[in-house]
Amino acid sequence: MSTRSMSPEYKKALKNYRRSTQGKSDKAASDDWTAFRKAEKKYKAKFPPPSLDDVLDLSLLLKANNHLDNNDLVGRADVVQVEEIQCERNKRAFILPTIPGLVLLPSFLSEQEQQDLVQTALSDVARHSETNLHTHYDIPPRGLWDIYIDPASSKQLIPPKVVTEEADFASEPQGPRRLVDNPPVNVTNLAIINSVSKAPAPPSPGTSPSTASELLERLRWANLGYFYHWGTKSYDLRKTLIPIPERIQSTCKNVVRSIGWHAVWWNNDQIPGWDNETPDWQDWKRTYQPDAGIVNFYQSKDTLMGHVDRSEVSCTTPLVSISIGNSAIFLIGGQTRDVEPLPILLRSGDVIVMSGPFCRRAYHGIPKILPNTSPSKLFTDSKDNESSAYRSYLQSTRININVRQVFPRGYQFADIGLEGS
Ligand SMILES: O=C(O)CCC(=O)C(=O)O
Ligand SMILES: [Fe+2]
Repeated sequence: MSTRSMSPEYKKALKNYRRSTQGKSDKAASDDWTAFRKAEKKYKAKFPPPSLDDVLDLSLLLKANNHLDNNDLVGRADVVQVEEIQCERNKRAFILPTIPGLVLLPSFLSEQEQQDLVQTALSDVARHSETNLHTHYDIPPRGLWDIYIDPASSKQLIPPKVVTEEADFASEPQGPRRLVDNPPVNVTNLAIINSVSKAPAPPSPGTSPSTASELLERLRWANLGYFYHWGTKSYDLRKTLIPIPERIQSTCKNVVRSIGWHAVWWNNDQIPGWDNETPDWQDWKRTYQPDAGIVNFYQSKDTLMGHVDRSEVSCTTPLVSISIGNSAIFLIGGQTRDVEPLPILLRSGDVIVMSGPFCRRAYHGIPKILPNTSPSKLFTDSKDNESSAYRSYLQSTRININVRQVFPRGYQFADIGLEGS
């Protein structure tokens, strides 16, 4: 790119980058980086902006590419061996021999389904669930979204949380998602983990009153189902369950029931580490029942560091992950950070499923959101105030609905000494 064709923002960022890296060499540090860290650095980098040449992009295999906007960035369909498997509902599903248990369902969701889920995430989940903002603000019960779209309240200031003397807080503040490498939860250590104190994080002292629109930009996550305690990275099973909205449950069940699981596992289920040491994929269409989840809201500069989701007791039932809004680069590797991850382009409407002992314990993360890649068609049917609010929120946001099953089916709470829930 010549300096003349650069936008003012790009020039400014380039100048800052040069200044911050002057005289410094990343060489010594990068020698110590794991393969996962190297890939994260590569895709996070502003300079040079990451090329998508090595990024798996399955939308290129779909017959009608009409879901792609003209100036969409594209990756490649042939960076790794991909096999198509049977999928119901006239949808397409793919697996990768190198990552057993990962199922990729590009464009699984229709535009209407994407819109309905966005609506659910913002006007239902963000209202009824614990979010990152609830630590710091007294969010009125009608919820941020309702306040934001109502001209009578959109300028109203939402007050910071008042700290009472007797409040019992955890010693560490709770910011964006913290990633702690906990040991995997299992039937034996669950009771111990559950008995560890899970005090709420303290509100940050400098919090100032903000409008709903300012807070929406800072919304990062919302919990669903079993209460997830970010400080200890474990579920607090004694807290009341936040119901998973019916629309999210039915979408996830549709996904799991659409997949021809035999093709995923016939050659792979001897991998050790199944719940109860027995492969149970034959039952998933019947037994899959989501009971926890996170809705992640990413603004353009947000990333999610490489991690393994190991707080669930069931380490093999499908985890369904839905992408809506801006596209993202998703990295998925192996059981340690030393395995070089595969970059996959996730677009609006794509669903992926992580299942089985290998894939559910594979490191993964989001090093990059691709700004301005939300499909331009979403929420254009109606010109009402609410639709345009969804449209403009989605222009700068990626929503990921990440749904899990904490307990294997038929699991008894009595087994771990916890009373029913
Ligand atoms: O945003 C994504 O696609 C992945 C999110 C994720 O890995 C998580 O919430 O644990
Ligand atoms: Fe994850």
